[in-house]
Amino acid sequence: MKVKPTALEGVMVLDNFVSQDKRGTFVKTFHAQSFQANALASEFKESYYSESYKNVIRGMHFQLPPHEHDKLVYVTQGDILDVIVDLRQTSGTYLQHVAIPLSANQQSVYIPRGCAHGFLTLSDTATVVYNVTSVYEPSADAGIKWDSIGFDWPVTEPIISDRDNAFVSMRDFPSAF
Ligand SMILES: Cc1cn([C@H]2C[C@H](O)[C@@H](COP(=O)(O)OP(=O)(O)O[C@H]3O[C@H](C)C(=O)[C@H](O)[C@H]3O)O2)c(=O)[nH]c1=O
Repeated sequence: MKVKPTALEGVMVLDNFVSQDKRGTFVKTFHAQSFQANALASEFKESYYSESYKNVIRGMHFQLPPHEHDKLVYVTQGDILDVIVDLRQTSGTYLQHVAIPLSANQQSVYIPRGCAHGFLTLSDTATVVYNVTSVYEPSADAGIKWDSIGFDWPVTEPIISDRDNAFVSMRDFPSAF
């Protein structure tokens, strides 16, 4: 499993092991030694997935301390544009963002605690799997508004939940990280 840095401190792209034959595709998305060798958290407490239609934006989400979590995200069907914002005040890339195309059965993105996560669905449908290192806590489930992060989303009429559209803008978010 190759672990590659991105423009944001601690945010990594992982090249998953993929094997294809006449039966189909086999993908390994977690390898403990690779995580340990790259100091990536791997004590995942929950795993869930979402299925989204084209032009859906989900995000920008995070859990507030003390329930913050690291996140391993990958796609098992379709294509997305994964977007991450650094909300860690001590980070050298604080308030910066990165956009990473993710397609099924190829790469994963590792998102450290203190970052906001979201994505845009590029294909007709997309299935996104999230593995997180803390248990979901509704009172700590927070976010910043998707169109306040300085990123020009490549979509004209995004499909967004009322909850996601009601998040505070990044400039009005006193970072808790
Ligand atoms: C995570 C979670 C959610 N929920 C409830 C809360 C909502 O009523 C419903 C859907 O959750 P949400 O609207 O947060 O789902 P998404 O907008 O797809 O958020 C997900 O996608 C973005 C991009 C992320 O990065 C989040 O970590 C991830 O939760 O399930 C639960 O009951 N338990 C849980 O563990």
